[in-house]
Order: sequence, then C-alpha cells, then structure tokens
Amino acid sequence: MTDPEQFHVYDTTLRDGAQQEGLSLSVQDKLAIASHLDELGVGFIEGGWPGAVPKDTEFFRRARTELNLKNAQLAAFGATRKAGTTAADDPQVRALLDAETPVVTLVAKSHVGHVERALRTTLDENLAMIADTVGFLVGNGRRVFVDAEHFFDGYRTNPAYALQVVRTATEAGADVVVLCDTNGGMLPDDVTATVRDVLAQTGARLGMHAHNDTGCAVANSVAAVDAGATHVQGTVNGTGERTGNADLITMVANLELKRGMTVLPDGALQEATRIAHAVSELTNIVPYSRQPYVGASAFAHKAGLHASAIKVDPDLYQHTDPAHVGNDMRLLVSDMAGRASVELKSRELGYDVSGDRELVTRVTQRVKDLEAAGYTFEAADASFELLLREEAEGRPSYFDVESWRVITESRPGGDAVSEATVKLRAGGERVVVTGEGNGPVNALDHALRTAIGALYPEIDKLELIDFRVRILDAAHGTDAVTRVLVEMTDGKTSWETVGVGANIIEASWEALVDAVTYGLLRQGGASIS
Ligand SMILES: CC(=O)SCCNC(=O)CCNC(=O)[C@H](O)C(C)(C)COP(=O)(O)OP(=O)(O)OC[C@H]1O[C@@H](n2cnc3c(N)ncnc32)[C@H](O)[C@@H]1OP(=O)(O)O
Ligand SMILES: CC(=O)C(=O)O
Repeated sequence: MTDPEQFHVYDTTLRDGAQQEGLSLSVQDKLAIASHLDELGVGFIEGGWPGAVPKDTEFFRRARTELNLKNAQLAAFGATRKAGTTAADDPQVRALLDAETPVVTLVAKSHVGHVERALRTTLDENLAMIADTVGFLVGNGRRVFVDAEHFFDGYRTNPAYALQVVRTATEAGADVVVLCDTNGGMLPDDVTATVRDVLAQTGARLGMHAHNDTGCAVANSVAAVDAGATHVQGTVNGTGERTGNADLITMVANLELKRGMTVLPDGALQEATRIAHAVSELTNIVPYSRQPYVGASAFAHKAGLHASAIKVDPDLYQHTDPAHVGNDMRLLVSDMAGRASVELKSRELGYDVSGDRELVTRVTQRVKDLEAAGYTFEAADASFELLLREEAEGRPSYFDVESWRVITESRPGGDAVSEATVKLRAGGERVVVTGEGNGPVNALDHALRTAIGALYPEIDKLELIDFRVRILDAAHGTDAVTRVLVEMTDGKTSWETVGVGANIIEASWEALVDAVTYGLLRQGGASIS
C-alpha cells in the first residue's frame, strides 16, 4: 500500500452520510459502522459534530473505550469559532477538544456571498475566525483539516478571496484544505481546472469533498486526484445531504483498479461488497442493486449474446474481475437468454450440461415460452433449477397433487379465516387433509405441511419468508394474469420460486409447491411419492 499519509481516504458516512433524509443512526449503529470502515482500511473516520449533536458527543465518548481501530484515526467535525469571540472562549470549539480525537476537521466559509449573507460577518473576520480556530486546535495538539465550504462556487465568484482562505488555513497550521463542492453542481472539467489552479497558486495540500447533485461526485473526486489532490472524502454507499456524497467504495475502487493507485491496505478492497452490504443493513437502506462494483447487478448478465461471449471469456463483457471487490458474476435466465445463458446458469447451479446441446436447446425454448406466458426466472433460480431437472431427468417428485380447494369465510365481528383441503398421494398413500389460516395461501401451506409432514419431517425447517404478487396485464383489472414470487428459507439459505395463473391462489399454489419441492430437494430427502 502507498503510505497512508501520502494519500488520505477520509470517510464521512457518520457525519455527512447521516445528513441523508430518512437516515437516523443510533450511537450503537455508529460504533458498528466505524468498525466496518476500519476493516475497509480507510485512514480517517469522521464521527460527527460533538457539541452540536448530542448523539455525536456520546459517540466520541464511547469510542474511546469501545472502538479498537487498527487502520483509521477518528476525526471530530465542527465549525470555525463564532464571529467576535475567540476560539478559546467558543464552547463549540471546546467541544471539539473534548472529543479527544487526533484529528479535527473544521468547516470554513470560502465563498464571499456565504460569509456576508449566511455568516453575516466581514471577509476579514472570517479569515480571522479560520486562523484563530486552526491555530488554537493545532496549539492544543490536534491535527487539523479544513473543509472549505462552497469552494468551487466561491472560486468562480471571487477567486482571490477563495485562495486567501486556503492560504490562511495552511499558514495557521492546517494539514489539508479540502475543497468542497457543497452544492454538488460541478462537472469534472471544472474540478480539474480549479484544483490545478489552486495547487499552482498556493502549494497547499488539497483534498476533495464532492456532492452528487450532477451525478458526478465520484468522477469529480477522481478528477481532483488527477489534478493533484491527495485526500478524498466520501461515504459508504454514497449517502448524504440531498443526492448524497461521493460513494467512497466506487471512488476507491476506481482509484485502485482504474488509476493503479494503492489507497487501501492489501486485500481490503476485496471486502468492499461485504462491507457495503453490512453498512446498508446498519443504515436500514435496501442495498442498491445497480451500485457500481458492489451492487447485486454489477456483474449480472442477462442478454444471451453477452452470455455467449462470457462463455469464452468473462472479460469480454466485464470491465473488471468482480473478485477484486468481493462481488460475483451472475447469469440471469429470461426470455432474452440463449443457449449460452442456460449453460452458464446451469453451471452456476452445479450442473454441467455443456455436452447436451439438445437439452440446452429444450430448456432455452421452455424458458422463452414460459416467460412469454408471464413467468420470470431471473428472480426465481429455484424454479429454473426444477425446470432444468425436469427436462434432464424428470422433476423430483415428493408428492402428487390430486386437487386442492380453499374457502374464505368472513364472520361478523371477526377477521376473515380461510380453510383449505388438499388431496394428494405421497409415500404410496392417498392423503386428504384440511388446514386453516389467516388467508388462503396460509391455509394451503398449513394443509400441505400436514399432508406430507409425517413422511418428510424436514419440512418443519422450511419457512415462507416473502410473498410478492404482481398483476401482469393491469388493463384487464380483476381478470388479469397474476405472477407470484415466493421466497423460502431453511434457516441457512433462501430460494425463490415463481407461479403464474389467471387466479391468484392458483399462481400462489404453484409457487408454493415449487418452493417446498425445492426445499425438500435441498434437504436431501429421497423422492418417494
Ligand atoms: C456543509 C455542511 O454540511 S456543514 C455541516 C452541517 N451540519 C449541521 O448543520 C448539523 C449540526 N448542526 C446543528 O446542530 C446546528 O445547526 C448548530 C448547533 C450548528 C447551530 O445551531 P443554532 O445556533 O441553533 O443556529 P442555526 O442552525 O440556525 O445556524 C445559524 C448559525 O450558524 C452560523 N453558521 C452558519 N454557517 C456556519 C459555518 N459554516 N460556520 C460557522 N457558523 C456558521 C450562522 O452564522 C448562525 O449563527 P448566529 O446564530 O450566531 O447568527
Ligand atoms: C463540509 C461539507 O459537508 C460540505 O461542504 O459539503
């Protein structure tokens, strides 16, 4: 790895990332996220604004004893002192010292319009606030980074003043002046030109803090590095105020894999997918499947022609090896599949069908026909696997359904209840059972479990965890064809199946029977119907 001092990866998930609408992190969440960030190997973790946000004050207090950081240093974030006072007398500056972090990052105004209208002070007093606050913190043993807020807009409006801010901060002892695209309106060429200029005119160590309002936060950060910045700020998964901050993971992956830099400890980038998902869990944000590098779809291939080239060499349709970021290639089978897609998907599921061209052609055609009728296999691997087995060697059969029936009754003053009757043959016996439930699918599930439970006790381990219904032809109203996807788990892993029918219960039953059949197959139960 490059000396972490020469290039700073600075994470602000816990501060600017937490400024995202809808996100509220507890102190415990923040401590857990900080541990993940440290594992990712970032050099600095900005924990929050002590003295302004009570949870952040508490975070720094607990971090002293509860965090055992191996790679990162903690940074406390805050503002320059108030106008007309001194840093030593400003309680918010004191709170930064009280956080007891090795690093303090100060936000400072660098745009004349903001000094005059938001801070409502003079340009000279703003420079004095910067010099005094940086000097006071450095004098108290802190390493100081200065976030020059609205720098790029400020540089356009009054470049001389923006440069004065950079010089003032540096002369007062700031290690890095971070140029902030606070409103996120920049494009990469603006950033490159500005960073080059500022570097040439000040010689200061520069960093970049980008927001994503033009969709260019990562590109702007890379452009800043290309122009000479040696400190980048971002948030895991790109959370942050408005449209978010530069996604730190995309940014470091680009720097390592596209620019050939080594900005994380050896092997850390391979943990990126796991850590991005762990942070999604802790922030309670559903992972974004199309997220570059680490999203579930980042290396998922759907088009048949892509699959046919990938069969020869995955690099033909991938910009990098997913293993570099701990992700996996996936093949999706759908109506856009060709034989190569079916062959590679089968291999992914553990079946080598490469020698059986006829089988592959048959399966491909059935997938296309079924998709035309409303099925979708890309989200239902288990149904695809059952179809493959059916074509290859016959469907595993644990029970043969003769018929089913379900009624739903509404009783005055109570909730509606459903009762299902299922007739089937299993283990050489004909079984007729009933089951009750709070809805028709629940009642059918109970009846099926009762019918085969004695023969296949492993069914107890199987649990339905998700049930999604989609109307395929909404123009038909209640006549429309329905698609049901169900997800089942055995506690270790989960699988999805699909059912389609004009009747919602028929579609659900088909998906349920597939899910149970696949579950029994996974449990290794002998097929004895
Ligand atoms: C670009 C960024 O994302 S920076 C990070 C922003 N983060 C946050 O704002 C989250 C935490 N913020 C807070 O808890 C509160 O807003 C506080 C404690 C900072 C300030 O709260 P309050 O004193 O109640 O005032 P309010 O939120 O209305 O802000 C206005 C005050 O901040 C001052 N101010 C505004 N921007 C800055 C700045 N960059 N540096 C210093 N002071 C500033 C204004 O001059 C005004 O001060 P005044 O009341 O003395 O005139
Ligand atoms: C400092 C900061 O968060 C910004 O300027 O966007």
